[in-house]
Amino acid sequence: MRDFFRRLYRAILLPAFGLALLIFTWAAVTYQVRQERHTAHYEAVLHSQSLARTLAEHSTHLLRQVDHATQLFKLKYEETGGALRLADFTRKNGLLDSLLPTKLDLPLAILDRDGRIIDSMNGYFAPDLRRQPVFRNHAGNPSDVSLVATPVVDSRTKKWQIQISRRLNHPDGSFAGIIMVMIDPAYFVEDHDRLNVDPGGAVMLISRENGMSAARIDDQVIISDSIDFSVPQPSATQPAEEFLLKRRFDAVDRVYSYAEMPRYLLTAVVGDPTASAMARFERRRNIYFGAAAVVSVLVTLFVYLLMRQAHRLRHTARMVIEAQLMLRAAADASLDAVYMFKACRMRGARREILDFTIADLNERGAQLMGYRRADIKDKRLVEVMPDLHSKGFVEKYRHVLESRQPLEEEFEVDFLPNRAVHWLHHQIVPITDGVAVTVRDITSRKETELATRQQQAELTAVNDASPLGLLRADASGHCTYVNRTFELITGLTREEALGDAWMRAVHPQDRVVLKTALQHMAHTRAPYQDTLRCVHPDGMIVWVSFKIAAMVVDGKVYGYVGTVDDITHVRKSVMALRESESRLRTIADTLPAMVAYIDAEQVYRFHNVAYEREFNRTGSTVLGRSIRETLGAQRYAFLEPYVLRALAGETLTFEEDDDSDTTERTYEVVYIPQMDEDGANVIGFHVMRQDITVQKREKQRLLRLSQVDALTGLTNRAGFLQKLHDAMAASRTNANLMAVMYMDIDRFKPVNDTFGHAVGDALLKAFSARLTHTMRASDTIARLGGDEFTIIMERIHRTDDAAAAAAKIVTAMQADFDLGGTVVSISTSIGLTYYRDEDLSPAELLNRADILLYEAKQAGRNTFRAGLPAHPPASNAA
Ligand SMILES: Nc1nc2c(ncn2[C@@H]2O[C@H](COP(=O)(O)OP(=O)(O)OP(=O)(O)O)[C@@H](O)[C@H]2O)c(=O)[nH]1
Repeated sequence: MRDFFRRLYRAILLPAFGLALLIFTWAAVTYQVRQERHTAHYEAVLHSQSLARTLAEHSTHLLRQVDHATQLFKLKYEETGGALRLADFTRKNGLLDSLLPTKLDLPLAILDRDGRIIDSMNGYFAPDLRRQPVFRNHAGNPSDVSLVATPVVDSRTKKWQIQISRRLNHPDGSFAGIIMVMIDPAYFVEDHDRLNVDPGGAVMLISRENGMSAARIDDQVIISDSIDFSVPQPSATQPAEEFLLKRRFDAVDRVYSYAEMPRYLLTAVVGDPTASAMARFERRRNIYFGAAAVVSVLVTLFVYLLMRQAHRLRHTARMVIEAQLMLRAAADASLDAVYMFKACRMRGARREILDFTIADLNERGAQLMGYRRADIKDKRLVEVMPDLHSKGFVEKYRHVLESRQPLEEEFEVDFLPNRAVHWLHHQIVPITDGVAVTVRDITSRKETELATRQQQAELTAVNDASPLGLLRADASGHCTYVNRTFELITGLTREEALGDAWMRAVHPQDRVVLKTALQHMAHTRAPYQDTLRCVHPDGMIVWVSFKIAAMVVDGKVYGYVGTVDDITHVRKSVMALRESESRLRTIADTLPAMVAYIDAEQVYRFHNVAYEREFNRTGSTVLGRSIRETLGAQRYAFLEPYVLRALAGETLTFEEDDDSDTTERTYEVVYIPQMDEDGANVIGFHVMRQDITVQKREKQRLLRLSQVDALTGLTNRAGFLQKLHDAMAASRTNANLMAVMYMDIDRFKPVNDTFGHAVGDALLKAFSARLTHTMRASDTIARLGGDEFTIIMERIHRTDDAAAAAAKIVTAMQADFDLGGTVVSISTSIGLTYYRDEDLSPAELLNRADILLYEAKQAGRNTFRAGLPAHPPASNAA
């Protein structure tokens, strides 16, 4: 609300002021015009009055002359005893000419004592003049006075006349008659030229007696008896001499004035045309109004310009305030501490600066001093931070203020609130009677700079200590820096190497190649590497590995960095190594076995010719490819456990069957891990691969031979024990139930004894065959020796299945055996036992079956005993 009124006040102040000024101007002008109109009118009245007086004087003079003429006539008439006549009196150069101009030709008449006209001239006189009061007055009054008679209207001319008469006496003094002169009042007004009346002006003579008037306006004479006028009473606004027509007799407006002629009851009136009388005033009024109009326009323009200017000023002020607010915000948001210090001066002529007052500061500035802004604003520095005095800062402010030279410097302080050492950067700028100080805490930057310098020093040391020669060049390729090692490798001093001179160190044959390569690199910006020869001043050749790369920032090359590595010794070693490797390769290639080396990433790094022959059958190369890539997923799945064991450091040998070809082949593979120089880590392994297909087949054949019973073709004891061992292991692993039968032919000895050993052998064969037919193919049937047989039944579901098989064997063997015409009848006894996940050796299990066999024998033979023996053997019974 208050803001609204303040805006309203601002908005209407200037227009109101302008309006007031205009009103005042126009009021003043109007008032002045009114005053001037009065004055002009008054002056016009005075002018008219002056003319009226002149008219009155002139008319009075003429009438008086006429009066004198009557008097003169009277004298002469009475001297002549009444003989004087008008002709004599009016003759040229006569008496009348001495008084009145001849041209007037005034009507004259002499009346006798009876009122009869005895002489007249220049006009008509009514015959009955004796009845007029004038006549009677003269007749009755012997005194010599002239009478001015009531104006008489001539009945013929309709003009009115002023009648002046005088008594004529006889010598004895008796009444002899009268002399009468008639004067046309028009005569007075006709002579108005003397008055110098303005054109259109009116000159009038009015009778106060009967209101008759004679007026002249320019060349026109107007006789009237109807002029209605009044003479105003004197007042403040109306001049006393003004004569007001109640009704105008023409269209011209005039300022009238009058002069009385009391002797003759006439009033002389002169009217000046208002237009001419007030012309000067009109001009002045126009000037006033014109000036007022101009002033109004100027005031309006001025107010408009002022309002515009005020608007601009307000706008500017608003912008200034906004700018101030922005500056304040910027100062508050600034990372710098900002202060405005105003000088506190000593009283007196010299006005020395004693201290500074904190005129303004931002929050960061207050924070830096350890206060809140409001607490220290307008305080003196000596109160807020006395250290500024003691440490010479106030002196600096004073110097900047007096010298008007800004000061900028970095320094270290320890008097800030936290008492820690700070690096500050301050800038002191002189302002009006004070200084503006900007302070930035550059501690971290200083620390960074220090760290950078340390790093640079460290880098320089590292460069110099580096085994690599270092070279730095600017964007145009000119060398700007080489390190100590570079000097040693190339044999050039740093000064000799700078610019393009370092190229001198390169062998002439390599120099051409190098220059071309560097030019190419400047375009491609790709790092360049090559092996070069450097030639020392004494002719010594040094082999170096030279690498150089461009330093690119924002896509622009601003320099190059190169390294020079002395590889002379390495090169010699490499050459020696290459020779050694060549020898080894020759040896390896002559070996029939396949030899390869695979690194820790399982990638082939070396192989001999035999290996290449084996694996390059498809035409693809092996080197650089992984085992999985080379052998395929299936073979890799088989090899992976061995590979991992080898990479874990184990030397191992295993057989690998390869059925990828038409014939199945077996290889003996040896993996030998390769340790690193420290012997701590496996960095790969060697592969020795040899085809052992022939040996393997021979071995299998021999093995088979050693495990077969020659008489029956069944598995012999060794084979049985091996199989029992394997079956028990599988049973333990898979938790399968298995059974073992131990059987013996009942009373076999009598057969041998009765029919001979050959029939005994035939019976053993027939028994074996019947046994084979009775059992499943997966069961292992073995002859331990003599008439003892064993059977291993793996993966049986129930014990009853095995018992059923035993019963089936017992039954099967009860049938006669026809042995080439010899019929033999025997039976068999069986001990049957089971096994599943027991801590038992094959011998103990077999012994358990043997005991059960014994029990079956004991039970009368031709039967079987199953389960656990009634009398278990001792643990070491096997
Ligand atoms: N024909 C032949 N006889 C053999 C062979 N090996 C051992 N014998 C004989 O087989 C007989 C085995 O007899 P035993 O098992 O001890 O006695 P048995 O007569 O079968 O009596 P019980 O087993 O108690 O019923 C012995 O007389 C041996 O000489 C062989 O390879 N061929």
